[in-house]
Amino acid sequence: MLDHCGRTFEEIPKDAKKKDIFDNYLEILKQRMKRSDEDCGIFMKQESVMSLYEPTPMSPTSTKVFLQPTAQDDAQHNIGQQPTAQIKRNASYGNLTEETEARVLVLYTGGTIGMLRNEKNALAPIANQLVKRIRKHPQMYDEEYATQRFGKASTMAPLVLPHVQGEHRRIVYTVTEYEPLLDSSNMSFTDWMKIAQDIKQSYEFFDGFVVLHGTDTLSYTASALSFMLENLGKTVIITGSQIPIFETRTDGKDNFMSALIIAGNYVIPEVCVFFNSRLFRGNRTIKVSSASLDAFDSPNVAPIAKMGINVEIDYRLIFRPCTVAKFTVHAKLDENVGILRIFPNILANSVKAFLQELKGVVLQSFGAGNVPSNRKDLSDVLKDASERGVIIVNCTQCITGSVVELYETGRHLLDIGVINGYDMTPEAALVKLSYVLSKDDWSLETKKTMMQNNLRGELTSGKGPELQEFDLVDAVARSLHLSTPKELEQLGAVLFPAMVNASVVAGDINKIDMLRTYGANLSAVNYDLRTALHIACAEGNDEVVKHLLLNGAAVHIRDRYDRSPLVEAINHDNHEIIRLLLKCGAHIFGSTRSLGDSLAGAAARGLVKRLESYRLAGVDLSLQDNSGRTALHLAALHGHMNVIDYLLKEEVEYRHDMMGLTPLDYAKKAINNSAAIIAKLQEKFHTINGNSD
Ligand SMILES: NC(=O)C[C@H](N)C(=O)O
Repeated sequence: MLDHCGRTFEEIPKDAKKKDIFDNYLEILKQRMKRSDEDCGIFMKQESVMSLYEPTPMSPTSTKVFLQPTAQDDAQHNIGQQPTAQIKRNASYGNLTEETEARVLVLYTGGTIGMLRNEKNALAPIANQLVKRIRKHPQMYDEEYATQRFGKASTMAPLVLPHVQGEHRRIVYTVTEYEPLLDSSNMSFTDWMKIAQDIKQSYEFFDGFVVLHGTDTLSYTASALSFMLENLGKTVIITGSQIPIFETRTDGKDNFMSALIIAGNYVIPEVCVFFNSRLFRGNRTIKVSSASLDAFDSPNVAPIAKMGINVEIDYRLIFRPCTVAKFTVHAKLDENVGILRIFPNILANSVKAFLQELKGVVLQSFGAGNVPSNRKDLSDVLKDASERGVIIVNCTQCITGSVVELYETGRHLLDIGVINGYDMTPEAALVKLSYVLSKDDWSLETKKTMMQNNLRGELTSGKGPELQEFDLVDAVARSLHLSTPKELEQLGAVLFPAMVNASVVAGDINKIDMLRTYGANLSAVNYDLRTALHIACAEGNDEVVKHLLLNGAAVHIRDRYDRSPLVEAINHDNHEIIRLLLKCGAHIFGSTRSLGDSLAGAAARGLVKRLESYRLAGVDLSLQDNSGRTALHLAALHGHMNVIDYLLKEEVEYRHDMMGLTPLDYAKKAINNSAAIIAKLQEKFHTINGNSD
């Protein structure tokens, strides 16, 4: 199996310029190869697809970047014959960059969605079928675009959705098939870890993630991932179906396609569940029907989005991480947990036996949180367990509603040491217990507090901050004689971004807060798809940037021109802000070629500070532009000694451009050539031959 430069896995590190990044990348590939079917299972094929993309060599301080291949990258790494498909791909590449793409990673774990009927007419997951069959469905795969983009012969290339009317980005998706594929009833904690780790390893390579999963235990997985994926900044959507995707009446195609479209086009930094036209917060879902296509519900929280003719997203419902911290995975769960459903006349001895081995129990009580208060034997057993350090969380057996301290039968549990689980689903409460119990550095008291805190939007404990919703919009609407909900919504979508952005430019944090209490979404986009964070990063006000980040502003949204807040900070040389954004997990996204162009441009203009901005953001200062020239070539040509000093201090690579010329050749050929620059380059690179040496 060769990568896009015709290299085997063994060959890649040898020509890798920044070994650490390639090693990391290879490690991912190798680990997965071990798990995959030796005989070219789809999983393995997909990995070779990932190698069509190349992580840019980055400076050692940086994070890695997932970039698109360019003709020049290939030329640079040329080690003999390139596969024909590769040449074709590159030849047509230039025509295709016009359409903005979003990359989505699909982790296919199993479930009905990909099942086929066997000889006994029973549904079972069959390996290596999903991708093969998707390629035959024009509604799921745009063969023409994919062929132009990735080459005809490439059956291993990523999949591409047909253009979606009304959406900004073309979805390019890669399916990673698990081995073995599982009915979700056969899944365990280990499978959740695998999903979490795969998202972590691919996090910077993709815009969003879709997990294809069986429906039976889907809500458990969604809840678990919501806790394990800490400081999540990208959209993760779990979906499946009740009827297999390749059957005529399937609900799978709709669920899958909608999940891809949302994951690629919208930054909803949550683990969500998509089913039957609705997008839910994952840890609020329960499976409510074994037969209906409307199999999931979120009884206590409204759907985040609805797919009708349009995608309707309720941005106010999105639960955002409000920390300055990077995405990370907590890949540990405590297995010593259980769910105990109380029923009339339950035996105290059964309860005692159940509590014996466990560290955490979800107690499913009656109604608003009630357990018999006239059963001393039962109370004693619960009290004993609690005193031993078992965390007992009170959740209701009712589908909707919450545990409240309304009745004596509920209140006495508090004296026994049982804690309130409010309106958590049993699924969410159980996996939250596993998560909290596995946090070794938290004391028992902290664990109990965390169980009652709202960590990922999984519970409603009391009154949240007052939302003076739409008062402002109402006032403007009245003066404009607008009244329908649709008109109000449209007005809000226009007014709020404009007002928030004006406050950002004015640096007025109080006003930003006030607008938030009026219902403004601080991650909303304006007509150019720019957010308040884009503006703040361009303005260079650290305090405002920090405030927005602490209020959940999304770092990964890219505007109409494909610029992220990090790119804004770079273009305005706001170094403190670059550091802040990196702490929040922001990273550079783009092709090596275009980054090389930017570096060359900065060097030609003598902008040392700009080059430093790129370096801080993790860009390798040795990247080449369209013609193979590095920043050093351009600095030499334009006679910028300050840039040359800076680049030499950063130990950039000494490269040849596409005409075989070195920076020293450029320095010599410059009309106003500088003897000092020629001498400096000669001294530094005397062992490397340029054209004229
Ligand atoms: N609809 C489904 O996906 C049910 C299947 N038994 C599963 O959970 O894998």
